[in-house]
Amino acid sequence: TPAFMLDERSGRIPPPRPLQNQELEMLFKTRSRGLLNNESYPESRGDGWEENEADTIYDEDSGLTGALNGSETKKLPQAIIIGVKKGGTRALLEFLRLHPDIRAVGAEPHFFDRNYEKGLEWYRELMPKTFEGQLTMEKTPSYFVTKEVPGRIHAMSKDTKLIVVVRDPVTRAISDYTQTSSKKPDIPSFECLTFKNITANLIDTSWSAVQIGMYARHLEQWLQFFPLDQFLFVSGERLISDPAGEMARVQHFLGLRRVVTRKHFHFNPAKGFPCLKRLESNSKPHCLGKTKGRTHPNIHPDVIQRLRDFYKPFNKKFYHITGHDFGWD
Ligand SMILES: Nc1ncnc2c1ncn2[C@@H]1O[C@H](COP(=O)(O)OS(=O)(=O)O)[C@@H](OP(=O)(O)O)[C@H]1O
Repeated sequence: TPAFMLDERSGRIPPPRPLQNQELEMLFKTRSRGLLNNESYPESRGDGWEENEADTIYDEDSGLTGALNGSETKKLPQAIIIGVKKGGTRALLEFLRLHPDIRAVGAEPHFFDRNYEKGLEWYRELMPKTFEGQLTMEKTPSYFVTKEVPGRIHAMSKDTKLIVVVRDPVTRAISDYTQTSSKKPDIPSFECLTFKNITANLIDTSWSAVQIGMYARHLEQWLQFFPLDQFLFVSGERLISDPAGEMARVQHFLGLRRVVTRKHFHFNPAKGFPCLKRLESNSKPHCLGKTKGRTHPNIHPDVIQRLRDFYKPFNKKFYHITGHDFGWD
C-alpha cells in the first residue's frame, strides 16, 4: 500500500490550455531529466520505501508547472528533519508535504553522513523543483547522531532550520529493535542486547538502539555549530495524540501559514494512528505503510525500569537545554 498519496499537489497545476510546440518540448526535457535524477538516487532509502511511489507523482507535477512558466529551480534545503530514528520522522514529513509552500524529497538522501563526497551539486539535484518562496526539505534521521553532520550542514548554510522529532528513548529503543528484528529475526533478545553485564547492571551504550536515545549528548554536538533557536523539537508522542497541535508549532517555526490543521487528520482506531485526509476528495484517509506502527515485543519490566533509570539524567539534561519537559519520566 502506498502511504499518503500526494495528489493534493495537482491543485498547483495552472488551468489547462492547449500547449504550444515549444512548451511540449520543454515538458519532455523536464520529464526525462526527472527520470535521470531518479536513477541517481542513493540506494539507501530508509524504510519509508513505500512512500516513494508518491514521489514520482510529485516530480511529474513539478515538471509540468515548471515547463509552463519556467520559474522553478532546484534549491538546497532550507530546513531538514535531522532525527531521530523511529521518532516519527516519516509521519512529520508526510504531514508537511500537505503544505503548498513545502516540497520535499521522499527518500532519505543520507547526504551529510554517507554521500558527502558526492558534493553539494549532487545533493541539490536530488531536490524537487520549487517556486520562489517555497521551502525545500528532506529528512534523514541518522544525521542527529552522526558527529560530522552538524559542521557539514553549517558549511552548507548556517541558517538551516533543524527539526528533531524526539520520542521516549525507551520506546524508541524498542521500536528500533523491532525494526531490526523484522529484518533479522535471529538476533538476540532486546533484554540481552541492552546489557554489557546484566548482573553489574551495565547498560551497553555502544548498542545503537541505546545510544541514539541519549539525546542531550547528541544535541551538545549540534550546539557547537547552531544556536538553540534554530532547532525545533517535535514531540513524537504529541505528533500521534495531537497531530494538528504539533503541526501548528512546526508551521510557525518554518514561517508558514497554518494550512495543515485538524481538518487534515483522522484518527484510525484500527491502525492506532492519525491518518491523512485529502480535503478536495471524498476518498478514504491515507495511513502510513505497515512498517510504521509495528507491534512491539513485550520486554521484561525490570529491563524497562533499568533503562528508564539509565536515561533519566540524559532526559533531565535534554529538558533543561531545550526548556521543554517531554514527560518521559
Ligand atoms: N501517523 C502515524 N502513522 C504511523 N506511525 C506513526 C505516525 N505518527 C508517528 N508514528 C510513529 O513513527 C514511528 C516510526 O518513526 P520514523 O518514521 O521516524 O522511523 S524511521 O527512522 O524513518 O525508520 C513509528 O514507530 P513504531 O510504532 O515503533 O513502528 C510510529 O510509532
